[in-house]
Amino acid sequence: MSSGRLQDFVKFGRKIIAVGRNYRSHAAELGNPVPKEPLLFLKPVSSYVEMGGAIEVPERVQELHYEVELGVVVNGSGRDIPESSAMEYVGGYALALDMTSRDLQSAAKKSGHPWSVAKGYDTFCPISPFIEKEKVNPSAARLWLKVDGETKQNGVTTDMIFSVPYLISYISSIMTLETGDLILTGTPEGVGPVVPGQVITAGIEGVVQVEFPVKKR
Ligand SMILES: CC(=O)CC(=O)C(=O)O
Ligand SMILES: [Mg+2]
Repeated sequence: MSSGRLQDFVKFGRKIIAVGRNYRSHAAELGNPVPKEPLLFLKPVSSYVEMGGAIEVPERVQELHYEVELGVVVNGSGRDIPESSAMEYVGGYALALDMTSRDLQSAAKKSGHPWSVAKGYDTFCPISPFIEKEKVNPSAARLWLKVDGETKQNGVTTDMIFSVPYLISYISSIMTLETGDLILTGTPEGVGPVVPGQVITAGIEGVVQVEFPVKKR
């Protein structure tokens, strides 16, 4: 796959595979136990919104939370990828927000239902432009997020429970990874609500910065 097409992963990527509770700090703040294996869920590619667009709060959502995350853009097709060669399948990175309706997620958790609705609305995956692989150290990248200029999240990927190579190997033991897929690697502590009228800025320190206004759908 040419690097030109890889940069366009938002348009041709097939899957957004998200990892939950992958930071020790975030598991602790939500009172969740540290997982023994990665917790996976899928977000639809229709949830992407690129810079210039806005995060929409649907009528039904009472409490919309931000979650800043390092996204890994897959290059190559593979299943049962060994951890030792997993980094060969990394085409690049992106900064993503795993927007989450915390109220719908809490209700789903209580009744044992999936998180697809809470995580899957249109615009619930704001995304940066493609970042070249060489620009990010996935085990020491600092992620930050501000709401109206006030810092809410500031964490480093060193705090991840499962590393990027481990996640690639684990996910590919379940589903084939394909070029353009995006792996959301979980969020550090500090998640919280946003409301229409606010503006989220977020970044990977020294690499990329994004800005998304929040509005009513
Ligand atoms: C509780 C969650 O929403 C899990 C999640 O998405 C995470 O990043 O952690
Ligand atoms: Mg998340």
